[in-house]
Amino acid sequence: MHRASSDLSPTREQSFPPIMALAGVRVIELAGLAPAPFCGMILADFGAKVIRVDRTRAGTSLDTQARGKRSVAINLKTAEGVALLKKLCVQSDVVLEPYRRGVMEKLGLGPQELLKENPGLIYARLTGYGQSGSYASAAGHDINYLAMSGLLSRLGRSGEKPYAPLNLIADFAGGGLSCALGIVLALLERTKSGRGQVIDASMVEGAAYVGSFAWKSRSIGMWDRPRGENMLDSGAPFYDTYETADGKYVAVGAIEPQFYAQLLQGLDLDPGSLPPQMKVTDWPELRRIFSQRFASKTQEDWSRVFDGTDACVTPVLSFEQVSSHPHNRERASFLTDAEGEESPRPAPVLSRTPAEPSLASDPAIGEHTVEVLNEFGFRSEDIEHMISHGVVGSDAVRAKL
Ligand SMILES: CCCCCCCCCCCC[C@H](C)C(=O)SCCNC(=O)CCNC(=O)[C@H](O)C(C)(C)COP(=O)(O)OP(=O)(O)OC[C@H]1O[C@@H](n2cnc3c(N)ncnc32)[C@H](O)[C@@H]1OP(=O)(O)O
Repeated sequence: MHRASSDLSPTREQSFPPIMALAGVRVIELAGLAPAPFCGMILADFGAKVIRVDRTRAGTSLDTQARGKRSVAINLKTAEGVALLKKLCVQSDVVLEPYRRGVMEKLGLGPQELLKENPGLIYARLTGYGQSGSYASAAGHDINYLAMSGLLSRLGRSGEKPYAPLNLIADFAGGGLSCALGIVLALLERTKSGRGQVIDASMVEGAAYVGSFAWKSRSIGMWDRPRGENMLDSGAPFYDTYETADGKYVAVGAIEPQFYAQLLQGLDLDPGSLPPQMKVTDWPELRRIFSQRFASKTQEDWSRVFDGTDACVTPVLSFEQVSSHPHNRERASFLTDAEGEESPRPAPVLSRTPAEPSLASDPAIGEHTVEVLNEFGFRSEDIEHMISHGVVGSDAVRAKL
């Protein structure tokens, strides 16, 4: 069994040069839509060896978060394919599966079967509704999970219907990222117990958990007013976006009185001539005044006014602008891959063992089938047999490159 426990031991002496935090951890990621690929990419960015299991007839991959992964194509509609996947799983540290409840059990690859053969296995199940409850088998997407978490009811502007902010909250924050946390926690715990476990990552619960502040700050009256009329949900004029003279936007987050005072100063507004900051009934009037002011200069002008102050005013950067902004440039917050595409660099930054994301092109489906099966100890003639019988697919062209 491939074990990485020593790599995660807090008492282990740091070797030099530093290795990434998840080096030595082997992950089998069954190809999914968006949350599981993100989870797999996080693990790969921080050093895990992530093998994505694709369908043999998938054509092109929809995984846009494949950085640092390798691809093996297996036909799970064949008994040999299922047996092969089982072998890969029992020789790995983590299995990440994104299917509807019961799919893995139907294949004979449920946690019971796999943990019996590899008691140290961490079996992560990333679904919308979790492994139990009456919705567990239902299809769904981010917007449904967000709705079921209670959070969606709080998102949106006053007088408008609820609005889902891309698929960020359930798929990624409550889904992929939370699942990655679960996996890392289970790996850490395994260093003490030597045992694996099953992770039931429900995106409804993950999203709700991410929203704990909204839940728990009800007790201090933060959400007493209808949607879109509270301080942080676009109700307050000092916590909103404003259009600038060039059709761009700035974001304003001047909550505390001392920061609010700097906002007024930058806008050249006399506090004495304005309603008090926290007088909710006057928020529409304040918003009108701020809107007028912000519309009088370009985004860049406002950056010149507010940069270096504590007014909490920042440009709303487009994807095109973001990497060249001085702050982001100075920290190298965005990276460019082999294809010239920009994307965010892994976060957070670890001081001794930071992530080293791969800059190579994303894997083609089946690009690493032969390489990986060799690594798992399969003989060349067996691999040839599996290819010719349609049990696995191999992208020989890409594999040779
Ligand atoms: C024109 C359309 C273009 C589409 C472009 C799409 C571009 C990407 C867009 C990303 C959008 C992201 C959106 C917003 C999201 O929210 S993604 C989150 C979706 N939800 C989840 O992931 C929750 C957990 N998963 C699920 O609930 C379900 O998988 C699902 C997403 C509803 C999809 O359901 P469905 O397609 O019926 O699949 P499942 O029931 O999971 O069963 C999977 C079947 O596939 C099979 N399979 C798996 N791997 C292999 C393989 N290697 N070889 C052969 N077969 C394979 C499984 O055995 C299973 O088969 P069976 O049990 O049905 O017979």
